[in-house]
Amino acid sequence: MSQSEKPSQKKESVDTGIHTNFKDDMTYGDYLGLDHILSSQKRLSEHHDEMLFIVIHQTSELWMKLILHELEAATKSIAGGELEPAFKMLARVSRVQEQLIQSWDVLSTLTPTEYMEFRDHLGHSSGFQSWQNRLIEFSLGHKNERALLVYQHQPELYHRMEKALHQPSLYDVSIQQLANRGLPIDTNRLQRDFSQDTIADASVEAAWLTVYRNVDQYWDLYELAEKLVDVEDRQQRWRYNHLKTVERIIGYKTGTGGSSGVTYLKRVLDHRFFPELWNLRTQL
Ligand code: HEM
Ligand SMILES: N[C@@H](CC(=O)c1ccccc1NC=O)C(=O)O
Repeated sequence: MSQSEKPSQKKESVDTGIHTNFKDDMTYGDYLGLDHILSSQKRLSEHHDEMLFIVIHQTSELWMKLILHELEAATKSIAGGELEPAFKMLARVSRVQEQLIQSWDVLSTLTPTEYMEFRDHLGHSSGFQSWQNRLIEFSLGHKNERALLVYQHQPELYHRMEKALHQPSLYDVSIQQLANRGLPIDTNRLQRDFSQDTIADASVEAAWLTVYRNVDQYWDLYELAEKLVDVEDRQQRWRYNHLKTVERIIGYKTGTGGSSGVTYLKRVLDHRFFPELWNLRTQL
């Protein structure tokens, strides 16, 4: 940066008022809040490998934060009929999901013996309580009121989750776009109770089928459909890798969250976020 550039950039930030927290002496660590982040790896045991367990979870939660940020904006954009910006956000979501999928390879270096040395310290805490993961599932349309029960003693969080439960999902707003483009969608589907889980609808499948069969006419909706399939595909791969890693580390032990463990995780794999987009493939 040249000498003459510096003052004018500074002046601009003062004039516009955008950089209200601008500090001349701000450091890398200040900006990123590293004091806070890097002092949050508090092991409950003396065990060396607990650090890996904590870091994997914390990095996963950070990536989930970004996914939620992108999904929220993509949903708004699609609801407003602006599909192009949403494509970029959904492409980013898929890339972040790949990071999450990769992290299972790192966690697989944890052996059953190592994990059992600190598992008792985890008490009844469990991935069931990951509210960001639950928000991602909700925002993709996988609603489940019972999943809120784990937050019943955290009123603020419960309220936030309850609000999210009733909001239209990324898939709901996409289906509304099908209708806006003149494709016939059952009124019950368009006016459904958003707090309920997505269920396959014949009119939605027929509409997507029309899109896939007439791509020249519906190129943007076709691209939207494939972006949604990308996101679901990665989400399923994440679930599958979680399941296999859990099987490798704890076998068929029951989960700390009270579920049957691997048997429960296998059942979750049967669920589909955008069922019609998968069903239609047999028709093409
Ligand atoms: C040693 C490593 C891990 C083991 C043994 C394990 C085991 C389990 C088990 C048994 C469950 C079922 C609930 C229960 O009864 O506890 C579960 C759920 C879950 N775990 Fe993990 N997990 C591990 C690592 C992770 C990591 C790294 C994440 C990333 C954030 C994660 C996220 C989740 C989520 C989100 C659920 C809820 C899934 C759902 O209800 O659909 N787990 N885990
Ligand atoms: N459910 C796991 C424990 C577990 O994995 C966990 C415990 C505390 C915080 C995060 C966890 N990760 C995901 O389920 C188990 O049964 O061993």
